[in-house]
Amino acid sequence: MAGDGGGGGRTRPNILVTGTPGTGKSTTSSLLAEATRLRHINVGDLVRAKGLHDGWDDEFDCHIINEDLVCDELEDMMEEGGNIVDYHGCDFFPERWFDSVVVLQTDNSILHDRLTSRGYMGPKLTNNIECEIFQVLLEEAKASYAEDIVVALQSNSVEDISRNVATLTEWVNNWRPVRSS
Ligand SMILES: Nc1ncnc2c1ncn2[C@@H]1O[C@H](COP(=O)(O)OP(=O)(O)O)[C@@H](O)[C@H]1O
Repeated sequence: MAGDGGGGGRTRPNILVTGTPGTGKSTTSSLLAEATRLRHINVGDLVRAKGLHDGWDDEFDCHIINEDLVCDELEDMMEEGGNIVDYHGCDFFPERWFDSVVVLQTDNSILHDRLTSRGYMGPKLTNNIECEIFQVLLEEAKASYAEDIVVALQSNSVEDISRNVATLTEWVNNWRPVRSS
């Protein structure tokens, strides 16, 4: 995987794990955090816990997150390094924060089953399936970060999760900060 080094002075890397809801970001991120001792930051949980939102969106049945408040909340931790940020969006974080941007992808029929069993229906379900069909998060990641740090990984099965966690753990263990001389 490309994107070794860099780091803006941090001694451990920051990874963004993104993708459509249901692609396995939280599962993958928490296993990766266990394997690497990096800190898992679930942005959705953080928004709820700290009220970093501007109310509730009735149509999509979710909080309207306040991106500026989220970035302010994360800045110090990101500067320190050693974070896995887990969120279904990626275009509002500062580009300098991340050493690797991982986009999880899932086949539509599998994703459909995961989201319906999570209780998604109506526009929330349709919108998320379309988001996956049109590879919205991959395009957003490529538009927001250097292409050589963006990696798309399949997340259809438990075997995929194990392989992705192993690949990412190896990348974290081999990551070295660039020294300015
Ligand atoms: N690659 C996978 N294989 C099998 N089940 C998965 C996979 N990824 C996620 N799941 C399951 O799908 C559901 C949603 O996973 P989650 O990690 O919460 O996704 P996200 O954080 O992207 O919304 C969970 O029940 C999880 O166990």
